[in-house]
Amino acid sequence: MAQSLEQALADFSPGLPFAVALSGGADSTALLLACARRWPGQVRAVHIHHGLQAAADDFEAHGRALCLQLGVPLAVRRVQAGHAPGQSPEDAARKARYQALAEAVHTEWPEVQDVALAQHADDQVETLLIALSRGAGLPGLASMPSQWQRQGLNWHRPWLAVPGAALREWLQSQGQSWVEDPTNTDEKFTRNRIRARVLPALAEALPAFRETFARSAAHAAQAQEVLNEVAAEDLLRIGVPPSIAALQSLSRARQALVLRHWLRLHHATTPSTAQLHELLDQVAACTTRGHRLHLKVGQGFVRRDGACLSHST
Ligand SMILES: Nc1ncnc2c1ncn2[C@@H]1O[C@H](COP(=O)(O)OP(=O)(O)OP(=O)(O)O)[C@@H](O)[C@H]1O
Repeated sequence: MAQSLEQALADFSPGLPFAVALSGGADSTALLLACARRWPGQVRAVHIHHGLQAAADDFEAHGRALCLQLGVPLAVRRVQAGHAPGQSPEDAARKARYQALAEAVHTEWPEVQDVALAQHADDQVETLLIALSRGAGLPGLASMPSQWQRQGLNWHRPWLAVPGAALREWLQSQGQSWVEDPTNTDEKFTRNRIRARVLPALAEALPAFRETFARSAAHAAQAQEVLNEVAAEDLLRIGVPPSIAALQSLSRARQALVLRHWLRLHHATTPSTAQLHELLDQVAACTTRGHRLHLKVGQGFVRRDGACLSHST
């Protein structure tokens, strides 16, 4: 069942006081308004101004006016995110935003340990469909968690089961305005094409798609947790750097799992599917002492180093 805003709020129990990440769009405006009413005096807001778009000043002005009206303390941070080669400007902006949100909370209100973000059920479906469109594995299909810990903070997404339209209807019923992001209608972005074209078609063909898709994402997330545990145990078994003989004693699927885990955890890199297949073929072919192995994997290279694999950039 899609949740109403009231149900979602009743299920949400952050540690108090807590902070709301306020972009100034409809979803986070609704979150701040609803939370400030439910927990008077216990809510803080953080707004990240990124000079990415001309509308950035409008978002900040809306955030300041809203916080003044609600008596909510507001911290504003400016972020100018450059993006690395191969990284999209949106990804770079998102990373920089989470970093700046955490930094602002830690310095402004050291007593705050909880932060709420306003992604909703439609955002979750879009995230799942984007993952599918990219051929993602389970970590991508798991989509967005409703709660997690990072940077010494507990992050929450209380609106994750609430349809976006319900938040806008509620804001309108309260006479509360918000800022419309002008890039939201730009169909050059996959997410916007999904929102404009796919979600209306899904609503017609599969009316319960928000709940059923969310259930699939939750199944994927649970399975991924188990896989993470298996990968961690297997990495202990094969060692760091990984022993080739120990790797060969595992099934090919587990070799793939543990090699991804090793590369991500120890070398902050992710192999493509083709690179991983090639690496697995080469590991299987390491049956003689003289067999060489040297492959491009993610941002670096994996080589054979005696009885082990090694990674270099
Ligand atoms: N500039 C920002 N400053 C603070 N928080 C932000 C900012 N941008 C996004 N967020 C937080 O991250 C969530 C997800 O961001 P995203 O860009 O997907 O949404 P959005 O369309 O800006 O959402 P919303 O309509 O509330 O603002 C937002 O709901 C908000 O809680």
